[in-house]
This record gives sequence, C-alpha cells and structure tokens, in this order.
Amino acid sequence: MNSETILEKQGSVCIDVIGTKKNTEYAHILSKDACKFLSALVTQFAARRDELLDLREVRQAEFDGGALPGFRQDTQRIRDDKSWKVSSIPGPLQDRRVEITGPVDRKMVINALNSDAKVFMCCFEDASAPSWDNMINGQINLRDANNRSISYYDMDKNKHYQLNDDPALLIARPRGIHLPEEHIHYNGRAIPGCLMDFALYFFHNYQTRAKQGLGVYYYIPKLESMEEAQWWDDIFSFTEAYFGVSTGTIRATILIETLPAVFQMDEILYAMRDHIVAMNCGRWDYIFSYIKTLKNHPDRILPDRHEVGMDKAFLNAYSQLLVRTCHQRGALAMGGMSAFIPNNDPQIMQNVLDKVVEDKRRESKNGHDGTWVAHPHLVATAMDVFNQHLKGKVNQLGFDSSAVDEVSAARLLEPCSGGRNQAGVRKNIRIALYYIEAWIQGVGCVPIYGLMEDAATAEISRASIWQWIHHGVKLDDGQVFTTALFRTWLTQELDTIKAEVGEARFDKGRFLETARLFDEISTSAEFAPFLTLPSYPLLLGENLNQK
Ligand SMILES: CC(=O)SCCNC(=O)CCNC(=O)[C@H](O)C(C)(C)COP(=O)(O)OP(=O)(O)OC[C@H]1O[C@@H](n2cnc3c(N)ncnc32)[C@H](O)[C@@H]1OP(=O)(O)O
Ligand SMILES: O=CC(=O)O
Ligand SMILES: [Mg+2]
Repeated sequence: MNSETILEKQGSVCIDVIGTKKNTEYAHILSKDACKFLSALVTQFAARRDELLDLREVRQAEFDGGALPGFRQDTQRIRDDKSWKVSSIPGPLQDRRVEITGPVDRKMVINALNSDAKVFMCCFEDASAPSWDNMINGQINLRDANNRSISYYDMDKNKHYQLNDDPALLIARPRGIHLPEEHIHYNGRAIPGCLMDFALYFFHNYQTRAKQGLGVYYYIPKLESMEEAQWWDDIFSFTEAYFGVSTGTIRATILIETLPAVFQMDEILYAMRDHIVAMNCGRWDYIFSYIKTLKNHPDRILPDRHEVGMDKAFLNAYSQLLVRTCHQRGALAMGGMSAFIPNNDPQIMQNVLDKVVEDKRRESKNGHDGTWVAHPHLVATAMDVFNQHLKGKVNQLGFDSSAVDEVSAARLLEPCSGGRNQAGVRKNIRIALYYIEAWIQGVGCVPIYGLMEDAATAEISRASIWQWIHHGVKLDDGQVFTTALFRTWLTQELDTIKAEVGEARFDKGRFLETARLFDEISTSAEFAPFLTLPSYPLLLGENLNQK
C-alpha cells in the first residue's frame, strides 16, 4: 500500500479502515460517526457470523455424506401453528409488480430509478464486484439517489442524467454473509462485507427517507437457515435501538435462493416477523445451491445449464411453496429474474420478449406478487403480464393456493433429466472465463451470449464443471468428462475467446490468470463454496496496485 493508504483508529472505535481517502466524498461516507456505528455492529455481530458460517460447513458435511435436506423436526411447531403472521406491510411496499435490478453504478442507478419499475433493487452483491471503489461509490450513489440530488454526465454520449419526478422505490441488497471486506479490519481480520453495506446504507439514508415517509428497505441474499435470519433480525433491532427509531423502520425482503433455506421458509418468516415483508425466488443462486448442496449425489446431477428452466419440476415446486408459505403468513411472494436481455436484432428481440412473457406468465399464475427484470426495456413487458393477471389489483396476497399439489421434500429435490452435451460444457467454460475476467476487473454484471450473467449465473456454469469432472459424467457423445478433457477444452475455449474478442483485447485483459484460477477451482478435490471467494484477491490485487 502506498502513502495514500490510511490506517484509521477512531478513539473507542475498534475497526481499522485501510482504504484510501480519495476525496471528501469518501471521507463523508466513512465519517467518524458512520465508522462508530459500523464498529458497534461488528463488535456485536461478527463472531456470530463466523459461527453461522461454521454451521453451514457442518450441514454441508452431512449432505456430502449422503443426507438430503429436509424440513426440520425441531421447528415443527412454528410450521404447524397457522395463527401467526408477519407484521403488516407498509403502504410503499405493497405494490411490487415489477422490480428492476442492477449494480450500484451511478448512471445505472439513475436509469433504473427512472425505468417505470415499481422498485429498484440496487445490488452490492450478485451484480457488483466488491472493489473498494465500487462499494464506496455505491454508497455515495445511493445517498444521492435517496436525497434526489443524483445526476451524471456521460461524456461519450454527451448526455446528462437526472431523476424524473416519480422514481422507483429503492431497496438495497448488501453482500452475502460469506464475503469479507478486506479494507476494514476488526481484531486484525477483514470484517463481513455485508455489515459494511448494511451499516453505511442505513447511517446515510434513514433520516432522508423518514422525511419522505419511508423506512429503510433491504433485500437479504443467500440465507441458509432460520439462525441466519435471526442474526439479521437482531442486527435490525440493534440498529433501530441504536438510532432510536421505531421497530419496523427496517423492512427486509429475503431471497430464498439456497436449497437449505427452502425447507425453512416458515421459520425464517417467524424469526423476522417484525421486519420481513416478502420473500423472493432467487432462482439462479437456487440452482447453484442445488448443485452445491447435492454435489456428492450422483442421482441429482443437473443437466446442461440451459435446459434447467423454471418449468422443471423441482423449480416449479420451489416457486409454488414460496408463494403458499408467504401468503399464509401475510408476506409478499416475489418472482425472479429471466436472464434474457434486449437485442438490436428485431427477430432475436422478439424471441427475448416471448421468453420473458412466458416466464412472467408462469410466475403470475403461480401466485407471485411481482417479478424482476434485468433491463429497463423489459419493464413494460413484465408489467403488462402482471397487470393482465392481477386485473386492477397490485398484489395477490389473497391468492388461493389450495389447488396446488402438496409440495413435499421429494418434489423440491426431484432429479432433473436432460442433455449432457459437449457444446454445453464448452459454453459453461467460456461463460465462466468471460465472467470471472470481468469480475476481477470490477464489473459484476455482463451480457454474454445474449444473457445477463452475474455472480449467481456464473456459479452455475463453474459448479457444473466441477461436479461433472468429479463424477466423471458420461457426455451424450460417449466421452467421459475428466480433468484431462476439461483442460484440453479450457485451452481450446481460451482460443475461441481470443477469436471472439480479438487479440488486442485478449492480451490487454486478464484471461490467462482467470483460466489458472478456473482450472484450480474446477479440478481441486474440495469444492470452493463461492466463486467470489478465491476471485476476491485478484480483484483486490488489481485495485491495490492501482493505488
Ligand atoms: C441473479 C441475480 O442476482 S439477478 C440481479 C443481478 N443482476 C442484475 O442486476 C442485472 C442488471 N443488468 C445489467 O447489468 C445490464 O442490463 C446487462 C449487463 C445485463 C446488460 O448491459 P448492457 O449490454 O450494457 O445493456 P444495454 O447496452 O442494452 O443498455 C442500454 C441502456 O440501458 C441501461 N441499463 C441496462 N440495464 C440496466 C439496469 N439493470 N439498470 C439500469 N440501467 C440499465 C444502460 O445503462 C444503458 O443506458 P444508456 O442508454 O443511458 O447508456
Ligand atoms: O439473486 C438472485 C438469483 O437468482 O440468484
Ligand atoms: Mg442471488
């Protein structure tokens, strides 16, 4: 670290900020009082976060040993008691027919807020690579979005951006609990990145939002258990007490995007009943989690990624159970993301719209109260589908799911058949390479082969590769997928990428170190639980060298 780097000890504050104070804006985000609050949270909650991560490992070891996830016996009474409900949903959060998602990039924040979606889910997580600059600038952008002063000038386009009169409702998504923030230390260790995102967003926005009649709203990603939900709920209560604001100022939407969590939805709603307003089908991480959780189960290996859609039985069961569980408890049930993105070719664009309509129809018929889109040009299409289905209502809280077949553990875990093609493997290799290469340079969401790729979708590609190698999967053309075959194809697909992007871009980029990392995590005996963990040092190396 060079002379710009600071090590800040703030009196009684326990954390060390090891970032750069680039300008007064950075200093404002990391003000003494903001750091004091963050420090209080870290002091109170970081150790329990470590225990929760340990518990994940214990549970995973059981699944690796042959056990299957299932509904918990020790919490049966929470599920059986049909009398309890979550707190009532505040007015501004009742209409969530279409939510646009995107990273914390300044121009995209403005575009998303102006997109006519009801909600903008602004993401420090799947859609953002957590470089220091991205994370701090993201806080600056969201502060300015909340106080409506945000503007941006795009030099290349000679275009000025500012908010329109009726922006979407902002919900922030902090990082998952597994990701460290290496620029802030506590007792010599990186703090949980999620605490930084949560704390700084609350600190800088709760007063502004209160003046607008709004609470502070979060999407919480990648939970695996009711204990993790309780951890977050305790953080919310601690924060409300710390700032002397009323219970329920903080409202959370929980992504049900891991296989263990789908079996604990009642329990999660119960643990968070003072703060939770909705759950969401985070389908991409969910598919990834199905692979990860059941990675040692040869009878549940998923087929080619592009054959695993929401029409598959195990995914439809997940959507149906989430709707039923949420509505029984008075919470909204959000749908998820179709990964198709707009295209300039009218024929391809029509296909994209058809796919989005098909997906949103399925969700609205299943009873979801709203859905996600990845791009402003898809908001109107998704809105039309939900409007047609909702017939003047803004959600389906009264949706009758009694006709839905019982959603058993067996249905949630149902094996999924489909192709195991060389073309699919090669595409997974290229997607993983393209995505990781972008991520380690600070870009967390990229268009690849006509689809939105982010940290969740890319996980599916790389996890499949690991699983297929480790089970020696026989491909449809008769070849057995081995480490040697993977390495041959990895080399060949690097050449394909070179041809696709051109030699200059390839040489300037970081494809070779990406390939080394990808080779390592695909062929190692141990499965890396998250792609972003081994990739994080590469992201940091780049940034620290720049400073
Ligand atoms: C699994 C999950 O977690 S899903 C949630 C996480 N994923 C996301 O949030 C996806 C967000 N989407 C995106 O990042 C982008 O749409 C991408 C990367 C997929 C495609 O990006 P691009 O190819 O650059 O889009 P494109 O060139 O069509 O953009 C056109 C315009 O729309 C804007 N735009 C595109 N997507 C978004 C978005 N999600 N939010 C705001 N603005 C957007 C662009 O900024 C651009 O604006 P401009 O014309 O003013 O310059
Ligand atoms: O976060 C959403 C997902 O699909 O993953
Ligand atoms: Mg996700």
